[in-house]
Amino acid sequence: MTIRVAVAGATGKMGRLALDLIEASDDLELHAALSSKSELDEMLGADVALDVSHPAASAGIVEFSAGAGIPIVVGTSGWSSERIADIERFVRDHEEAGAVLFIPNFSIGSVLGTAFAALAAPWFDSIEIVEAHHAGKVDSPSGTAVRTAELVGEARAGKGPVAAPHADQRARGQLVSGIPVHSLRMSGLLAEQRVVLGGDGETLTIAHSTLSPSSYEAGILLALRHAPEAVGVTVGLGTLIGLDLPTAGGGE
Ligand SMILES: NC(=O)C1=CN([C@@H]2O[C@H](COP(=O)(O)OP(=O)(O)OC[C@H]3O[C@@H](n4cnc5c(N)ncnc54)[C@H](OP(=O)(O)O)[C@@H]3O)[C@@H](O)[C@H]2O)C=CC1
Ligand SMILES: O=C(O)C1=N[C@H](C(=O)O)C[C@H](O)C1
Repeated sequence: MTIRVAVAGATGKMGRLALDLIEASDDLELHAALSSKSELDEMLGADVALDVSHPAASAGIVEFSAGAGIPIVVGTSGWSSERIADIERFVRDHEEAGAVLFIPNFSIGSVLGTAFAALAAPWFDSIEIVEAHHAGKVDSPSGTAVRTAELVGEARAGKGPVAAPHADQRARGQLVSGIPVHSLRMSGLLAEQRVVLGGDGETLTIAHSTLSPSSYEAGILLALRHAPEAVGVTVGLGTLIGLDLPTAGGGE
């Protein structure tokens, strides 16, 4: 079966990458390529939508697509768990709504790095995230860092908040789920994330570097091919790659 894909943000870096992938795939076909000037109803008739646009536009695109019954893969950043909960309610309240897959990072290495951080989280009382991106990134903290902090926070449920001394000082970062997140925006980089965990006489650093946008390709294809069968709201590639790492316990 051929999957017809509508791409929102098609004129951008991620959108152009997606168009090349669709062109090169036997089972995917381009239905519509939307830019900031397009009408959303160009998406109608697609089997799946991909949103890789702008944080300010993403909510409207997701609501339109889900509301029209078109499953959508959302790669655009800027989605917190609270905003995702709004979409979950929307999908639950609309029987015909299309599934929504929020994928903060399409790179398999990044997804694993986030899962490893959540696995380690119950064992360390100090945890901070440092993420670094290219100077053109408009949002901070990154969607990946927000997702990582939220999963780390969840994994520590019952352990209490991490130690984040002097967190009221601006240079100590922005707290997400109680985890200080520090954002760098600079030339020469694509994307990096370090989760630094500190315990009794030791630190553990979980670092991931995106060296080329090609790291996103496998995840984009996986999500687009999974979306037609998806139900409700999914967050992250983890379940799609069979990741079931324990995230609680430890520290007895
Ligand atoms: N999940 C993941 O693994 C990854 C996610 N991202 C995220 O994907 C998003 C796009 O990144 P990137 O491709 O680098 O960005 P670009 O700036 O290269 O492209 C942005 C795209 O969005 C469109 N756009 C901008 N504003 C609007 C608007 N108001 N309404 C509709 N469309 C709009 C632009 O259209 P126009 O040309 O008309 O301006 C363009 O097509 C970002 O949020 C980024 O963080 C990026 C990399 C990986
Ligand atoms: O804007 C980017 O480039 C990226 N955005 C995503 C994020 O906010 O986490 C994913 C990746 O880090 C690249």
